[in-house]
Amino acid sequence: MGQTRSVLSHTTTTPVRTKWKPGETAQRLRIRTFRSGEKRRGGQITRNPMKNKVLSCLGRRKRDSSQTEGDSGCGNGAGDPATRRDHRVGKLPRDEVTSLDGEQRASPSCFESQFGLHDNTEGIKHAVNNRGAPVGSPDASSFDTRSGEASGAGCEEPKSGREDNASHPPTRAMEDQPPGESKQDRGVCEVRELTETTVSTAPPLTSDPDTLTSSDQPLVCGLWSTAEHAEDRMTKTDPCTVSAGDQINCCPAPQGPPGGGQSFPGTIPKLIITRDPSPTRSQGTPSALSVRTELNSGSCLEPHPDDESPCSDSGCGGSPALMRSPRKLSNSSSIGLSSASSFEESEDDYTGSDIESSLSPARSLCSPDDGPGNKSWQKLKTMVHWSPFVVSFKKRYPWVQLAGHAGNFQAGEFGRLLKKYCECEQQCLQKLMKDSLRPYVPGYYGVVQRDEQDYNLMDDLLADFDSPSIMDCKMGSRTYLEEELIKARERPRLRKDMYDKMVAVDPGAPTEQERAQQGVLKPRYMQWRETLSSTATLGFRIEGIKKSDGTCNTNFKKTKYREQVMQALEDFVGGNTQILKLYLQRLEELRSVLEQSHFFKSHEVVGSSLLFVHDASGKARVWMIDFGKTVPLQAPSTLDHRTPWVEGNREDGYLWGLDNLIDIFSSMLPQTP
Ligand SMILES: Nc1ncnc2c1ncn2[C@@H]1O[C@H](COP(=O)(O)OP(=O)(O)OP(=O)(O)O)[C@@H](O)[C@H]1O
Ligand SMILES: O=P(O)(O)O[C@@H]1[C@H](O)[C@H](O)[C@@H](OP(=O)(O)O)[C@H](OP(=O)(O)O)[C@H]1O
Repeated sequence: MGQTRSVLSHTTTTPVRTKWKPGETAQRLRIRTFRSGEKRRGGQITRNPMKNKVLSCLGRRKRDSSQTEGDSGCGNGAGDPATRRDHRVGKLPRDEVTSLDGEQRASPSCFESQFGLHDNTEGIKHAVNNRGAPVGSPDASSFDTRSGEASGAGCEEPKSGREDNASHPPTRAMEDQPPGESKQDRGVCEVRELTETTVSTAPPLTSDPDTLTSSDQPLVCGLWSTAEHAEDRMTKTDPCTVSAGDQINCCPAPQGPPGGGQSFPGTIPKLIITRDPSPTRSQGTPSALSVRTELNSGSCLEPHPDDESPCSDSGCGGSPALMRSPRKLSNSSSIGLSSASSFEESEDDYTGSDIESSLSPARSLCSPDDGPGNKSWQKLKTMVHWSPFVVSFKKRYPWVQLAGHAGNFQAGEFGRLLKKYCECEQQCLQKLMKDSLRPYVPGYYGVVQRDEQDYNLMDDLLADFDSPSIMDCKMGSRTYLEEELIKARERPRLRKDMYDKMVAVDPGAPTEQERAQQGVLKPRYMQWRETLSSTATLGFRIEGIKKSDGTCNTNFKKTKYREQVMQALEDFVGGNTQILKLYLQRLEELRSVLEQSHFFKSHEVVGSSLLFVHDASGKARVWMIDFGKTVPLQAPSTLDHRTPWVEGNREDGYLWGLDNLIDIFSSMLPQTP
């Protein structure tokens, strides 16, 4: 299909240390590919399409190269576990990466940041290209793609890391591996478990708040549905099949209880709907809804504080070092503002480090809806990590990560960023480089490796701005994938971190059961977040705003109503009508391109954001970012992105949200006759 399939593992080649000289052209990108339906598994090609589908639909998977190396035995030898254990997230020693065609070293770039720290980006060595042309662009023809047959010998996706995360907390996945049990073995086991979905009975889920009215309505927004119902509902898509040439995305067909005994043996979790306790609910507005999970007694759930979703960054991402971080990264996703630099940010994220307090010129503006009871939340949310990226051959500028998972970003060069590898995102970015949406997403340059961690290399959208104001809007009416729901049913995992975040915002939000268990299921938490914010009512929500004066606000969890959104937008543009107009124009353009885009039609776009950036020069742009949970549909299924979601239809409400956003922007402009 003219599109490469990336193997779920990193390069198999032995790293070659060479020095990169300034001015030298970048190396050829090696994007490993495999043939449709095939994966290498311990030197053998697995041809079970269902297994591959299931493995591939686990959402956010990031390649941990060292792990893969260890697993496959085909790596570069750099994956010494001891070394990896010592490796600190975000800290950049001299980078070492592999390249078949030689390797680069960044120009010595230990620049002093404007905050007096040093960006230890010296020696970025790309395992891939840095040629200047985005993947898929005509200039990117030198990118080398290979078939897995040729390249993947024995090297496969660190699936165990990913899939293990599905069934084990990450730390356990890494550390508690029984002797003699290979990760590959466990990966295979995972496949079996995932392909054999427990059959249950429940009505379809829906994202339509209007349908969530009865507190005793069984399983509305619950985590279970029958195969029959699923079939009935799948008028547009059959998530259990794979479109040719597309990254596999699958919701496995129910086939009876898992052989591995991993199905949830307790009582089926049930979600009940309660009124939103938010004190900010406007009078006269329809009752806001939040969703409560009730895990009936008899649950044999074993709450584990480290349990994470396979679809999350924190659950799947990163290196062993990352995964050993004590809940920091997962929690940091809720911090909202996190370091994107190469600084030693990670260990300090959780408590609010000296680095933060000393570096950050940005201070959060607390949302008016934050009561005193939300102090801990507020504390988390007010942290700002400034990352004064110092970029070779580019002007020096500070970089800020407004939302998302801490430790996900590293400084690149030439005005580029490294985002921790996520296969799903890679696939999307690759396709997007050939889609009409290309001008609306960051340019993508392939996978690079640094400190044994793979990254997607993309344009830094802030690079061309001076002291920009930035806003992150998470688009869509749903923020979790259907497969996350399925997963939650198969293997319900209580999330203590999410429980804590919930309580921090609203101590009354958890059910008694949840309180007793000190944990909530991820979909339950996500749904609660959606109904608390404008996601459910407007199809988007503001995640964070950073203004050019350095002030930063990520306290938008309860920004739910149109008026509240308008107020935030007004503040963001500082009353500048010209900027508003430019944003509006860009959004309208984007909408019409989206309506025509093949990529967009054929993907479920969940958790993706629009990044708004403007500066005092009058420049204002909007881009789509974050494709970690954007998954292809089975061809020829398509989405219109406006139809309300019902489980099985895969609709994400993206365009509905964009319509609302455009409408709000329009209404903020002075009306001209
Ligand atoms: N290409 C980019 N250029 C500039 N800034 C970016 C870019 N991509 C992401 N960011 C910054 O990083 C933040 C988080 O990005 P992103 O949503 O991709 O991360 P994530 O960890 O995948 O998030 P999530 O947890 O929501 O999935 C954005 O809000 C933005 O501030
Ligand atoms: O914004 P909050 O309230 O902090 O909640 C997080 C947010 O919804 C992220 O989008 C989600 O990551 P994904 O989108 O990648 O699922 C993360 O899940 P995680 O903790 O499982 O990573 C949540 O904790």
